[in-house]
Amino acid sequence: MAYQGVPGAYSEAAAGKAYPNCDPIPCDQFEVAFQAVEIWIADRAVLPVENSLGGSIHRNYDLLLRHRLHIVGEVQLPIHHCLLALPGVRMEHITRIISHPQALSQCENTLTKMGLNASREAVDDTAGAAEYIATNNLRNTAAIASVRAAELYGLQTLAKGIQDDSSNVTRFVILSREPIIPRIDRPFKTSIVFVQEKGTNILFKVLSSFAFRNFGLPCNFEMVSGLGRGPAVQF
Ligand SMILES: O=C(O)C(=O)Cc1ccccc1
Repeated sequence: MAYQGVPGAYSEAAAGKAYPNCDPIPCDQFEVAFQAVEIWIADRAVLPVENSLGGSIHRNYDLLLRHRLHIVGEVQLPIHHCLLALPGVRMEHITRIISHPQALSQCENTLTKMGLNASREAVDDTAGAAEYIATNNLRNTAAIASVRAAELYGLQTLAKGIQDDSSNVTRFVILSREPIIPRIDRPFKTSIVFVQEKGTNILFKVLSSFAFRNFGLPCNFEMVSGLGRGPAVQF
């Protein structure tokens, strides 16, 4: 299963939660994870799409539109962030905090309350931030990442559970080359993308026909940029 990041990233944990016996394949970028499935290096890719704190990850919804992979599953992963640094480094030595943008925003209030006078810097993934500190022996820098990332890259945990909301959960979707054809023996979740042409009210018409037939209303509702063809609406 392809995922974006290096070992210890939350996406790797999501892959393991979805398929405990899978072989996780780390990829530099989400694009690379999609391509790994498209060219048969991997059978599945895992992609974070939404967080209980930060909301939707719009860039990743855009990726779904630009590629021809199908959503075949979903995983909800509780996220417990830690502040990691090299062994022996103390909180007062930290002048820079690096992590994935989602992780930085999910811990912003806690970091402020901790009185850390440190700049924030976004990098590609949380575990990659931990690896970067270890490889470059950075004693003034801390990473926001998982306990597993700390173990893998030999960092110490300065603080645990630093997410602003203790029930911080990220929703990941599992992608495949082949779709799952929904059956009628149990409920299936479906994603539908609409491209809104100016003045057509298409979304209103579709939602009305759902309501008219007493369909359960969609639970996720996203605005995505829509491939330069005007705004699309996805749920
Ligand atoms: O960077 C990671 O480890 C990821 O898998 C992306 C991410 C970052 C923060 C919360 C959930 C997923």
